[in-house]
Amino acid sequence: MTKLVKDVECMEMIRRNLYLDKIRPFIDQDLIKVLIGLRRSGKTILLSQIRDVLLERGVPKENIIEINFESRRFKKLEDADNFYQYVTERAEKADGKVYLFFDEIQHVKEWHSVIPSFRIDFDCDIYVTGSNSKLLSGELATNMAGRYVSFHVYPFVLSEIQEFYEINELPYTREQLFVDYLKYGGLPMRLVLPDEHSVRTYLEDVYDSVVMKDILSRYAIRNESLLRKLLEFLLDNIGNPFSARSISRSLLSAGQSTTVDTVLNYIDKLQAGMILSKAERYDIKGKNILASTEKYYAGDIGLRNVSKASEQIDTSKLLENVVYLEMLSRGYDVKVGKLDTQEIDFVCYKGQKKLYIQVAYVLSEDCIAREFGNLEKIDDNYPKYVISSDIIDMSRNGIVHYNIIDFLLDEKDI
Ligand SMILES: Nc1ncnc2c1ncn2[C@@H]1O[C@H](COP(=O)(O)OP(=O)(O)OP(=O)(O)O)[C@@H](O)[C@H]1O
Repeated sequence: MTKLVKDVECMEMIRRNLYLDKIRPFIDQDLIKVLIGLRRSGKTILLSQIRDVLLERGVPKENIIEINFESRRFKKLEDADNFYQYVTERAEKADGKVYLFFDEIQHVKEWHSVIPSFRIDFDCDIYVTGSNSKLLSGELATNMAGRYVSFHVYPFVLSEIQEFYEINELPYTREQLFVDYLKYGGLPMRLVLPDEHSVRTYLEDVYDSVVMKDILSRYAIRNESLLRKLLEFLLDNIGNPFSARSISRSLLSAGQSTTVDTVLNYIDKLQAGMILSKAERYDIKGKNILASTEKYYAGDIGLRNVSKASEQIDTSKLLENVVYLEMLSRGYDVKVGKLDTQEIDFVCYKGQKKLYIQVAYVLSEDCIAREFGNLEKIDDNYPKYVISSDIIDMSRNGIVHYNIIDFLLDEKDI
């Protein structure tokens, strides 16, 4: 691991073009911009980058109202009426359109009814962030329907890490970046910490004192030990197909008593905290979602590795997790595929686009037959890919093979 110590100012100069370019066309559009992402994935910095764009465009500072609900300073504003009054008073003092930035909005009770009313009551452009994947689900979505556009912010992918090294003129080899990524994941802050020990301490702290603490307090979880064991179990078994029934059986045999309903409930909360991500199972022939089994992946590889999950993880599963996160951050909806009795690792959708991916660590003779063979059985013309750590191009029969580092760093356009 390269030793790095950079000051925060320097870090903040890094542009996450991936997101800023996506958000830019919506600036000044009459839609609430909602940024959702795992804790510490970089949402606040993204807000400050949007604010910089506004300042560059000549928006006066007084017309930008920022509230970070993580700060105790704004504790009183968690009450919807106080919040409404504070923002309205400030907006009235400004001359012309105001820009509202609300960080970690889920702290405000009834935020989903207050925010749309700002839009009605004065001329404004609104940006909010939240670290709960359910921020816009259910009732909230109904309240805000048609009035917002959401962006999911993921931890850095490998190409962004490479960009970080290039901007800071740090020496790197692609292989070293990749090896570090498999160990420490993509939370941006880990890139500026000076050594392995501080990176591990940072990740442990985010895992325990930030993500787990959030979930425990947000949902008043009664059985903390079960929640932790369940998460460790799923992080230990990323990429394996499970049902709530099979998970509760495994926990029972490890001495942790539970019920299927509790498992389902707790998994839901872990997903809401985005430490865990569920990939639904899609029947390629039947073209429907199979409700009974799904796979789980870590929201960040570094957080997986500092959990108490086993260090002895199957590398191909880790690579699957990497490809899964990469495709999500490229804007795909990612499912795991089933074709009769065979598995297809990923079926990915974006608008009209659809493609299939198999991931393997090393393509041995057996593996080639299996990975390519499974894709060959799919009876359609959508693009099909095999991704592995092999360097030699093994593309065949219209199925494209990519080396994983090339796929991640050259942003092979799939
Ligand atoms: N684009 C970036 N370039 C460099 N460093 C970054 C970038 N984005 C975030 N960071 C660093 O990562 C850390 C976490 O970022 P940030 O506070 O923006 O995350 P967040 O998603 O808002 O976190 P939380 O949900 O916990 O409030 C910060 O210390 C920040 O300096």
